[in-house]
Amino acid sequence: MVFETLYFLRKHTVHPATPVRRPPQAKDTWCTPVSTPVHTTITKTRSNIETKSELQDVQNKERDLSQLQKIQLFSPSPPPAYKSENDITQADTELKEFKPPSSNENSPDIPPVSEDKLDAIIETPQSPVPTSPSYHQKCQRFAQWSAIRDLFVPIDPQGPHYISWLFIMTISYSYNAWCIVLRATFPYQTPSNTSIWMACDYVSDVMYLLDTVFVKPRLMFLHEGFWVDDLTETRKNYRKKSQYKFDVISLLPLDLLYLYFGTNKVILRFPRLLKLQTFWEFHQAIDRVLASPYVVRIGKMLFYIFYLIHLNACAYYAMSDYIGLGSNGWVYDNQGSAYIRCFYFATKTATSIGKNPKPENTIEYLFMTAAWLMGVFVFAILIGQIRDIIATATRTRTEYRKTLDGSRSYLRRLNMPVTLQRRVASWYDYTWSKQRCFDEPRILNSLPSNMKRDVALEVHMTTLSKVQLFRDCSDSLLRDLVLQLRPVCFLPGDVVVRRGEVGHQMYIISSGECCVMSQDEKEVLATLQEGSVFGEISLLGIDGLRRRTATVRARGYASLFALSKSDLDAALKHHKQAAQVLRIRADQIIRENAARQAKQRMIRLEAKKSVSIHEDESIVRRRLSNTSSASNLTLEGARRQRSASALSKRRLSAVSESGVVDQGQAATLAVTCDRARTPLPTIVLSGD
Ligand SMILES: Nc1ncnc2c1ncn2[C@@H]1O[C@@H]2COP(=O)(O)O[C@H]2[C@H]1O
Repeated sequence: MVFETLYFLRKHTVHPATPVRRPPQAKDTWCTPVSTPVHTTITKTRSNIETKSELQDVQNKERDLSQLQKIQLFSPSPPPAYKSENDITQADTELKEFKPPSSNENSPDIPPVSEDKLDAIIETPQSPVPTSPSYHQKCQRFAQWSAIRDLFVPIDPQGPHYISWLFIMTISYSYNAWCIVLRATFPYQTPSNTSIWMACDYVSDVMYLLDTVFVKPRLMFLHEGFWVDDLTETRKNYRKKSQYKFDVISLLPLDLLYLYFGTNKVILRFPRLLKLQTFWEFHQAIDRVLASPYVVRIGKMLFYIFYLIHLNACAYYAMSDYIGLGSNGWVYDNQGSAYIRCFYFATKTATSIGKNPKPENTIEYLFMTAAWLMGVFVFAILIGQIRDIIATATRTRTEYRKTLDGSRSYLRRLNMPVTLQRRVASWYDYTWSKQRCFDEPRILNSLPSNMKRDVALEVHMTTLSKVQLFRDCSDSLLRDLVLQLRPVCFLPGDVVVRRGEVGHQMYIISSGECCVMSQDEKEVLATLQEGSVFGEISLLGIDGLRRRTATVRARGYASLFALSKSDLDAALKHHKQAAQVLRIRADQIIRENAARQAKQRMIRLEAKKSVSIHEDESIVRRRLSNTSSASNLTLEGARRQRSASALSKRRLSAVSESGVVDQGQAATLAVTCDRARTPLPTIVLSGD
């Protein structure tokens, strides 16, 4: 039963070697589903076998299927080939009796995939080409040294430990590449140090052997977007490659001929130089994983340049030795360090710098011509490539500088105020420090839409995960919106939206803070932080509010995502829940703002009212004192009194209109008015 289970799992998974431990991670969507249509087809076909022709049909289908499985599923143990009718009937019975293993019986480690989980898996954004399993910690064990040591575990070619192994191999290769030629030409291998050289040789040979026999055959590979980790398949895949042939030839034990030619015939180790592909593989791998791969690329070019000069130096010494050291003015004169002198000569000829000794015979002329040609073509190409690599590495920065300089000179030409120029410059600085590029949309647009979405999700995830709106709504809304978000930067004090303007965009704060200002812009109504959303009210058009309800300013530097009205509308059309959340929030803000405004109005009126009451009191008091001091009231006095009481009446009626006078104040007013003998105005008490 266990074998049946394993067979079942092997047949229906792409990673037959690891089906049981496969964690059900959302990012694993690129794996073959647990059950495949292939299985269904077999079951149905077999349950209907009745006639001989049907049996033959089944036979044919079986053949096709076994082919298919070989191609698609890489089953290490292919399904049995049914040859006779009996076989087929037997197989049919087997299949009928076969019960798919339940998760709790035979494969306790396999967690049952719930429908929700499945939905989540299907919903998970995925790239068309999966990254290596180690990246998603799917096959974490492959990324451990044990994977290199354990002979039955496939190796992840993008894992850090395989790259470390490639580094070791590159050192071994470089040792052979430099030292074989050096020892074959220069007299650096002497009887006293032969044992050291030989020890180094055989250490590198052991590395070569381990690589060819134990490491390379276990390397997982991508097949039609699936990582194949079946060891039989990985082995087959390695053997199909030309690299395998070179690796085997590079291991040829020609050193055995030392027994005949002597240990000084180091050139017998020449096949070791054929393992060049491992050297390239290392550089490709490191190029992929390093944040700034330019250093590695330049390093590789320098390696080629120095290696060519090294070969040149070795050839020069070999020729000098052949012609006779110091026998003429061109050859090496056997003075000083042989290698340094020859390397110096080779550098001079290869780069055509400096005065070279004149060749004196044909062979020397030929050598010099070859050296110069190599200098002109090969070195020119290599140096040109280094220039290109550096230019590519600094291209974005150069473009940034160019844009900045262009805008500065433009503003200067227009005689813009210095403060504005400074603002523009600091905007450039800030945008550059935040984004490191100005053409993010162009870079994203070069990707397929799925991948673009994945990248955008990954890049903006930290911010988006803080947005309450997205937390409350479905993931699909997030995926619909993420590509429409446009990053924008604002400087301290910049107005992001202005009260009264028509709204075209809403904003999500990615970093920094924004202040919602009161109507008179003297008070901060709310300080919005990372993950906050604003500017949505005018987009939603609630109760005809199509204009901004408040001014929002950036407090310090602020990075925001802008979302246009059309994109928001398009997304909300399909996500009613999100629309509802936004509306509720907008309603709440509108109500809060209205309440705040009403309160402010009341406060203002109260302040006005208390001022007017004080004024009235003082006027009435003045009048009373005038009345008592003048025993005989003149006509003029009477007129003044009348006008004063009229003013007092007018003021009081204004207060009464507001309806917010408290009882104490009203009583005071009544007394003062009575004293002034003026009729009391109609006052509506707030209590009434
Ligand atoms: N009291 C408030 N608290 C928080 N945000 C607000 C407040 N008042 C207005 N806003 C936001 O400021 C935005 C200004 O533009 P909108 O009216 O489009 O949408 C508004 C709201 O998103």
